[in-house]
Amino acid sequence: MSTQINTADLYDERGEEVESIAIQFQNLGGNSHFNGPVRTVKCFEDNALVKAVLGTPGEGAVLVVDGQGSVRTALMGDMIAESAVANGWAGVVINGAIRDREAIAKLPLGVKALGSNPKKSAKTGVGEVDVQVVIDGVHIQPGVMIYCDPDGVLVER
Ligand SMILES: O=C([O-])CC(=O)C(=O)O
Repeated sequence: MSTQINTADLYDERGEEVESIAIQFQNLGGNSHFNGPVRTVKCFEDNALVKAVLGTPGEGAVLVVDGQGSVRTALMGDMIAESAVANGWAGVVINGAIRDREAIAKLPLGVKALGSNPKKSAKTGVGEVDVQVVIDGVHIQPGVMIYCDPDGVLVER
């Protein structure tokens, strides 16, 4: 598990070295504070790559999923989230929806997402892994540190 870091304190310490994503994500995982190096998936209403990446060793990383803001399908459910825990991921930040929110809330995983939808995603594998993503105007490069807590999300520039 990653060390507990308070994002407001971190912002006060590091100021403009970190960017804040202003999206009002819901806090949906069992771990409220999480951080780690970023890995990314960019996809649209298709979660095959999310499942594949979270099925590989996370080594404490945080997967940022740029689902392009669609909440019309769920990009992660409890099975994929359990696999993320088993593989050592610190958390997942999804610009999109999850499902199985009650089960996910009990898992030792950080999860932020826009909301939930019981409808599953397509599973064709369309999308990209470990590319730069832009969420709410914030450019996020794979490998930079991301810090999440109930106050929000800070990303290293
Ligand atoms: O299969 C999916 O699309 C996601 C899901 O329900 C799970 O992870 O349990």
